[in-house]
Amino acid sequence: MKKLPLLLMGCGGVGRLLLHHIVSCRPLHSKQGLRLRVVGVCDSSSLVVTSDVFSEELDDDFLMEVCRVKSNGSSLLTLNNFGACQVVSSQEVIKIATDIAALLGKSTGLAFVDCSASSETVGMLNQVVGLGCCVVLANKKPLTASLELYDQLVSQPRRIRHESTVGAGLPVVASLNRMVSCGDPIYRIIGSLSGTLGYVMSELENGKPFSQDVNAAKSLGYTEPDPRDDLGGMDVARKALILARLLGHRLNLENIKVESLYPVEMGPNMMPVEDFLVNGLPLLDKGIQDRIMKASSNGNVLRYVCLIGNNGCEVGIQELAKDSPLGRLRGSDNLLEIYSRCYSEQPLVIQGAGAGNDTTAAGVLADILDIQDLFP
Ligand SMILES: NC(=O)C1=CN([C@@H]2O[C@H](COP(=O)(O)OP(=O)(O)OC[C@H]3O[C@@H](n4cnc5c(N)ncnc54)[C@H](OP(=O)(O)O)[C@@H]3O)[C@@H](O)[C@H]2O)C=CC1
Ligand SMILES: N[C@@H](CC=O)C(=O)O
Repeated sequence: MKKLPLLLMGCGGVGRLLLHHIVSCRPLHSKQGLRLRVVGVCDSSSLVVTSDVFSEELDDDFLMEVCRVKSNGSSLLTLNNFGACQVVSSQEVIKIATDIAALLGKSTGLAFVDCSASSETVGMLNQVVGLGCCVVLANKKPLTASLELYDQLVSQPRRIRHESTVGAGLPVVASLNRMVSCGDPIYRIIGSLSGTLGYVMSELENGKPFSQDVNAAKSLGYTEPDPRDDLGGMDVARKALILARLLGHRLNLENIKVESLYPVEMGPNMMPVEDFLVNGLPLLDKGIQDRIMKASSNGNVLRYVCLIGNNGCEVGIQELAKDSPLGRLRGSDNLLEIYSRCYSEQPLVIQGAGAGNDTTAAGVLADILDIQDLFP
């Protein structure tokens, strides 16, 4: 039986679903001669790790307990007395995790799976890549830091997978990589890359107020932990940057033109997220509704569109015909039209659910399985 040790960073909506998928796929993986061995899980303040990372794993009952504790909103520190594992708190997490990477990276192999939404993981990920580990990301932030950090992170391209960073479980990154590596130059991508904004726009067309739609998108697991990341366009800008860098464009986030749906006074530095959700959002209802009605009076709809071309990237609201491919999108679906030499008249089109914990976690799991040949 081939064993794939992994350490999970982030145990929110996506991380927990990943643990559930790992446990429920045991019979399937066992038929394939494979065992995913979860050696550690961390949240924002702590790490639980098996007592012997070489040969042991956090067992499935423990993993389900981790999920229960985290869905109750508690810290992993509360698992101190549950089974034979070590629980370490914030100051030690980075040191212990990198020690594990140094022990396992070049012996049994180790996959670092980042399902956090933090920009703080990039330093550790770069370090562990240097120690021979693989990296699988749902988190977009490590790939959208400075070009220097990006180059370091992708310096071992076979050892990094990040399909779920764009389009959740959709095969976007894999398709682009295939086209790039066979020399089919991609000159334009146009698409709707936000499950949250897609859902919000189509619910607005059904007459529901903006504030209610954003809260619903949050409960459905579509939004970022702070939905202003979605509403301000930064989440789409990050996806655009990830794709643009894959195509070889040497861009940073600051080079992307981004339209925000909320004013600066409601930004993260001005009000806490809870305040924004309760008091800020309803103030935006009328303005957005007016824009929707104006578009509708022209027979059009509004979509938050991402454009990547040889001259740069931009993301923002566009008024589009109702019966255009983007205009027909409903719910959390994403759609990308990719134009290249081989797909010049008719684009390659990828469409489907672009957000949600289940599909995102499935994409992460598929990425982990995709690197199994790198493990002894
Ligand atoms: N939901 C979706 O549809 C999609 C999500 N993604 C990406 O997946 C990631 C996770 O999303 P989601 O599960 O919804 O987010 P959540 O906010 O539900 O979970 C984030 C988790 O990360 C933990 N965390 C925060 N900082 C750190 C850190 N420095 N080290 C380790 N863990 C940390 C949090 O800890 P604590 O519990 O202590 O707060 C929490 O457990 C995000 O990057 C998101 O962009 C990508 C595609 C689609
Ligand atoms: N918040 C994101 C989740 C996936 O990346 C979205 O709404 O698309």
